[in-house]
This record gives sequence, structure tokens and C-alpha cells, in this order.
Amino acid sequence: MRILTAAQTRQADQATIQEENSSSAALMERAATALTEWILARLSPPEADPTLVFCGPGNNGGDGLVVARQLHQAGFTVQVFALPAEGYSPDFDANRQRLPAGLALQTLSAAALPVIAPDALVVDALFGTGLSRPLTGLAAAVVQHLNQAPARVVAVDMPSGLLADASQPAASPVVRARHTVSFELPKLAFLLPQNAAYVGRWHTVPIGLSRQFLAEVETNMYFTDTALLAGRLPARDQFGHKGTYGHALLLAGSRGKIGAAVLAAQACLRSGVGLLTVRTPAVGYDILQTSAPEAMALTDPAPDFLSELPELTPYSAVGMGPGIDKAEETKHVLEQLLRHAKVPLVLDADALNLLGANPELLQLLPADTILTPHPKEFERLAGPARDDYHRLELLREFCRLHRCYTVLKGAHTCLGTPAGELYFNSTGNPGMATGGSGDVLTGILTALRAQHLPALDAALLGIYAHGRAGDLAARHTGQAGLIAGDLTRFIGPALQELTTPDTF
Ligand SMILES: NC(=O)C1=CN([C@@H]2O[C@H](COP(=O)(O)OP(=O)(O)OC[C@H]3O[C@@H](n4cnc5c(N)ncnc54)[C@H](O)[C@@H]3O)[C@@H](O)[C@H]2O)[C@@H](O)CC1
Ligand SMILES: Nc1ncnc2c1ncn2[C@@H]1O[C@H](COP(=O)(O)OP(=O)(O)O)[C@@H](O)[C@H]1O
Ligand SMILES: [K+]
Repeated sequence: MRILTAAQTRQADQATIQEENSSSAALMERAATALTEWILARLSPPEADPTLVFCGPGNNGGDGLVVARQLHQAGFTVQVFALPAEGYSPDFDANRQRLPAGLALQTLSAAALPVIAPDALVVDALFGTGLSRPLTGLAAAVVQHLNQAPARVVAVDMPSGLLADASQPAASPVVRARHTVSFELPKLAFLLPQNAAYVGRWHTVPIGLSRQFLAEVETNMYFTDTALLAGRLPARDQFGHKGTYGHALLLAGSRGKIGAAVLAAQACLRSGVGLLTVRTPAVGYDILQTSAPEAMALTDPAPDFLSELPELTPYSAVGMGPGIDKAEETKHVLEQLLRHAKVPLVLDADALNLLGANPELLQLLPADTILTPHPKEFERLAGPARDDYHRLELLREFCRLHRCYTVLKGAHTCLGTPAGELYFNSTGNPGMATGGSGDVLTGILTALRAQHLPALDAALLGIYAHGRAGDLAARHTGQAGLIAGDLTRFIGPALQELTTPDTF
């Protein structure tokens, strides 16, 4: 699905209203009803007693008024408050009129902010996508009051004070929500680690925005879901043989880190590759042959680290990095690889650190190479970022400049493309924050590239399947108990879910 800016979200509302020949009040009623239902599905009136709804002067506040009315009608003990303002949006005013007699709208004042009991439910409907400047005065005081209260906060559309798609002004307070319930699509702000403390757990509820608008709106940001992946992974050919599915080469491992080579090898084998050869230093020979007997071992003459690039002609893709070292000889191997490879490359870990330490090598990067840095490795490649938004700018620029696909790993791994698109991943869990998870991803990506998938398809499918394998594995192990080797068992089922079914 697409990720829209705040301005595009307003356009989506307008397009929907026009297409349906309805009104903004009708859309507000629908959006707020979806939110009320979200609450009703989770809490009964005694579990949210009292419920305090805080409304701002715009349509976010209007949503709050509708939610207050509906929860009151559903038997909740509701109190509803509004910020004083010179003017309120027309739909706010209309919904103020619709408040039932037993539910008076109270105007907030700095001198008498309402007491919030620990077991209260707070609905934050102060500001949404219309926030236009930093919060000051009473609005800022109310946000701070909510943040000091021990109660659970559900934010409507956005935690108030947070911008949907740009960095926060430093001194502006932001509501720290337990849950943020947004309409139809996630906002960019939800996907960035720096906002996690404000957004809490985020959810989207469908409100029937125009399908046509959402399919056609120009954007370069996407949230990767199964719809976006449909048709990208072909079913296996009935008469396919091991030659059909490519021959991958992994350059991996050093003394003490042969495990990284094993993990990448097992992941590669589980991702459908026809043949796999693994080049490790000599110390890795017995280990690899024992723990991944399906792979061919091609050992380097050096005992402890990679020192020579093997002949590349047999291979249809090469992955380099898991567990290698930053030895001068290994840098030479990387340089030779970049100069001579005629097949797709995947670079990870110390291959990236070697690139960062020797930026002249970046000029040799073949087009469509996939790089898989975590944020620290990315910093070594592209320099320090001021914040998460700036890091995305650096990512776009880096991919454009080097015509590469860069997988910036994290909770919502972000794939940058040479065309300037950003794809945020939707699968995975914190159980995957464990040594070796990244090695598994390199194995998957190398296998998909070896099978002749285009770089974009391989990266999108590989990142998604890696996270999905983590989600499937965690059902058995729990998040804390998950280790990288568990991921390899579930890559097959994850890829199977994404495989294009045979149609009649
Ligand atoms: N598709 C959607 O996303 C829908 C969105 N709706 C709601 O509409 C909201 C957007 O409504 P609006 O555009 O009216 O915007 P908001 O209600 O988010 O805020 C705008 C109001 O706040 C004031 N304001 C902005 N920054 C301020 C500041 N720093 N200090 C004090 N006042 C400030 C503005 O003057 C204006 O009155 C969404 O967040 C959502 O809750 C729904 O009602 C309908 C569907
Ligand atoms: N909180 C999380 N939620 C989802 N995925 C995560 C989370 N933490 C880590 N991951 C995933 O686990 C992998 C970790 O890779 P990396 O940092 O290279 O680890 P290593 O070098 O130990 O293999 C990445 O693909 C990342 O996206
Ligand atoms: K809000």
C-alpha cells in the first residue's frame, strides 16, 4: 500500500467525498465510528471508567466529539473537553450540536485541568494531520498534563503534536500514546524508531477512502504488504531442474565466525536456489560440510580469512559479507569482485564496512547491487544522519548516486531504490534482534537473485519473507527464545505464501 503525506491524506478525503457525492461530515462519522468500534472490541464500559476525550479545534477534535457521543451511547462514563479557540471547523461545530444532553462539552483552562485517574481511558483528539506549527500555551500544557497522567491514551489518527511526515520542532511536546489508531493507511511517522515512544502501538482501521485515488496518487513511499508482492514470485516449473534455479556463490566467514557462513548458506538453500557453493577460509571446511551438506565447499587457501576471489563463471549471483573480516586481503577480494563480477551482487556486514572505509570502491559498484546495512553500517557508507527523516534522505541520495538497492535494516526495514522509492517492510518482530538474523537475510537475497529475479522483486520478496519467517518462528519459540537458525526453518513456508498460484 502507499504511504501518503499529510497533504495527500486531505486530497484522499476530498476525492472520496466527491466520488461518493457525500459530505465531509459523513466521512468524519464513518472514520470516528471505525475508531469507536476499535475501542468497543477491546474494552467494556467498566474497563474504561471514566473515559476522557480531549478535543482540538479542527477535524481531529470533530472525530473526538463523535467518539465521545458513541461511547456515551454505548454505556461508557464519558467526559469530553475542548481547547478554547477563536474558531472551530464546521464539522466540529456540527458534532458539538449532536452531543446528547447528558454529555456537556467542557472548555479546558490552564487553571483547572481535569484530574485523570490511573484507570481512566484518555482519547487524544487534540490534533491530527492538520498540525501546522509547534504546540505552545494551553495546547502544550494539555499535552504535558496527559503525559504526566498514569492513564492509557488512545490517540485518534496521530499522537497530538507529532507531524505526519517531517521532523518535530525540538521544543514542541507530543502526546505519548499507548495506542494510535489511524485511518486507512499508516503514516510515515509511525515507521520511524524516533517516534515509537509517542505512537505506541499503531493500528489502522479502514474507512472506505477512494480506491481509485489510493491506486493512482503519485507517491514514492510504500508499505510492503502481500498485495504489493502479488505476481512477483513465480511458481516452480513442473520440469524445472537444479540448473533452472541458478547457482549462488556465498563469500562468507572467518575464524570465529564460520557460523555466519552456515546461517547464510542454510537460508540460501531454503530460498529455492538450484545450487550453492560457499567460499570460506580453510578453517570453515569441516564445519560447513557438516552443517550444510547440501552446499558445496570451496575453501580459500588462507586459513582464517578470505584472501582470493575464486573463478566466477559458474555462478548466477554472488553474496559477500556474513562473518568475513576486514583484513587487507579480504578488501582485495571485494575489489576484485566489484571489478569482475558480471552477475548480481548482494553485499552485507564487513563487505559494507570495507566499502565505507575505502569509499573509492563505491565507484566500482555494479548497477543493481543490493546492499544490506543496519543503521551503523549505513552511517559508515553515507555519513551520519541528524535524525530518522534525514537518514531517509541520505538513503535516497545514496541509492540514486550508486544506482543500487539499499536495505536499511530495522523494525520496519526500508528498501531504497535507484529511482528514489522507499519501501517499508511490514513483517518481523523484536525476536529477530539477535545475532545472525542479518546473515539469514543475505542468504535469502542471494538465492532470489541467483534465480534471476530482478533486484527490486528479490529485495521486496526477500525482506518480507525474512520477517514473515521470524513471525512464524516466534509462534513456536516466543520472541525471546528466537535464534537466527530458527528463521531458516520458516523461510520455505513464508515464500510459499508469496508464490503466485497456478491459475486455471
Ligand atoms: N481520511 C482521513 O484521514 C480522515 C481524517 N479525519 C480527521 O481530520 C483530521 C485532520 O483535521 P484538520 O485538517 O482539521 O486538522 P487538525 O484537527 O489536526 O488540526 C487543525 C486545527 O488545529 C489548529 N492548529 C494546528 N496547529 C496548531 C497548533 N500548533 N496550536 C494550536 N492550534 C493548532 C488549526 O488552526 C486547526 O484549527 C485527521 O487527523 C483526522 O482525525 C476524519 O474526520 C475524516 C477522515
Ligand atoms: N525489532 C525488530 N523488528 C523486526 N525485525 C527486526 C527487529 N530487530 C531486528 N530485526 C531484523 O533482524 C535483522 C538483523 O540484522 P543485523 O543487524 O545485520 O544482525 P546480524 O548482523 O547479527 O545478523 C534485520 O533484518 C532486521 O530487520
Ligand atoms: K490526535
